[in-house]
Amino acid sequence: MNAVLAQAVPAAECEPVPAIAVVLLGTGVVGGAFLKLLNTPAAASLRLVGAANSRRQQTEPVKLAERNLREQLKSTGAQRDDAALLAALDASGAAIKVIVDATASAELAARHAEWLAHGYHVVTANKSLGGGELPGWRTLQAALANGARYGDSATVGAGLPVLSTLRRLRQCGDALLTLEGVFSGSLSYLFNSYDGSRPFSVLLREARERGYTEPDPRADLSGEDVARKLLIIARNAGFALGWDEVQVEGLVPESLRALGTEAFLDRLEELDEPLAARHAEAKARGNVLRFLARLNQRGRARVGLSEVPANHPAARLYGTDNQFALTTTRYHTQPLVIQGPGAGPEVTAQALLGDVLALG
Ligand SMILES: NC(=O)C1=CN([C@@H]2O[C@H](COP(=O)(O)OP(=O)(O)OC[C@H]3O[C@@H](n4cnc5c(N)ncnc54)[C@H](O)[C@@H]3O)[C@@H](O)[C@H]2O)C=CC1
Ligand SMILES: N[C@@H](CC=O)C(=O)O
Repeated sequence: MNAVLAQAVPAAECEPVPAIAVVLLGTGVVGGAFLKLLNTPAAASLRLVGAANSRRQQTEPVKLAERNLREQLKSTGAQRDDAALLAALDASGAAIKVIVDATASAELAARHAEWLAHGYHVVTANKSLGGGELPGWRTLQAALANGARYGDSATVGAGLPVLSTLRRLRQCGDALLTLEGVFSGSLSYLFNSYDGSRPFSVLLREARERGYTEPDPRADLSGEDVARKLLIIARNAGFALGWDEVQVEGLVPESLRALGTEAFLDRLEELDEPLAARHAEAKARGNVLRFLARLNQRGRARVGLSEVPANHPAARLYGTDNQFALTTTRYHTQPLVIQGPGAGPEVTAQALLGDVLALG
């Protein structure tokens, strides 16, 4: 009788209750790197109880444990359904239940506040809520009052310690006065590498292959992704800025704006001529091009391409380096500068893992 009962209990129910149960949304470049990290000793206290891409999801423990889960999800698994993923989190029995959003979906980001209000922690690389319309940000702040936590380190600098530093300064009574720098890893890579010898479109394809760009690179080139990061930092510093308060000068010509992503990717060469001309003009004046973000003391924000002299701090960046120069009431003679690689699957996935572990 006992033997029959033991056989009837599914294997998952016999597993010890994990300290932290995780559902992963998005198994693309960043989500794929996060799945790899889950197989390392650093993630021993975590159990993946669900994973999804835009069309399919998996909650079966045996399938979730497969090394090729990301590839499997492309053709197998149940249809996308948030309710089944939340049920898997609840069934885990874990005290800490986390939804990791590694998508760029505005639709999913709009659900973050609701999940937080229901007690699920949210860890996100998706900037659409924190860096979206102001009412969304306010809803998020209200949901956080219920005790669940929002891990957003990956949304700025791909996990460089920008938001954590800012929060620590504010806790000590310091206040952000101005902010300036290079907030895009892909645009940094492009303008640090571009010297006119290889077409801009070739470098852009390279940046995309390396996992630096957004799913649609126009989100980078248009300045939208940089504006989102600026808004996230500014709002965390107490500036209640709206989208319409950021002046954005993008690099996507009118003729390429309305296309689908694939059609746009087929026409990247159309970016080459205008950028070659701007590069040549800057060079003739002894300057270089950098995509800068700025927030001044009056809360005026701008992102766009600027010419800077060779001795400007932003002119001395390498690879995907981001640079955040924070002037505060206490760092006022010289800014506090945070600099380092600001895009790429591995560093971003690590930021997600770090935020999940911080919940333990
Ligand atoms: N690539 C990088 O260096 C960094 C990326 N990020 C952010 O990480 C996010 C993901 O970027 P990538 O991995 O490069 O994009 P990606 O395009 O490679 O992957 C996106 C994934 O999200 C999935 N997805 C879309 N809608 C979904 C939905 N409703 N439910 C479940 N899954 C859904 C897609 O199927 C895909 O698996 C973006 O928000 C990006 O801004 C943040 C910091 C750095
Ligand atoms: N596409 C983004 C990735 C990180 O947020 C960038 O280029 O910075």
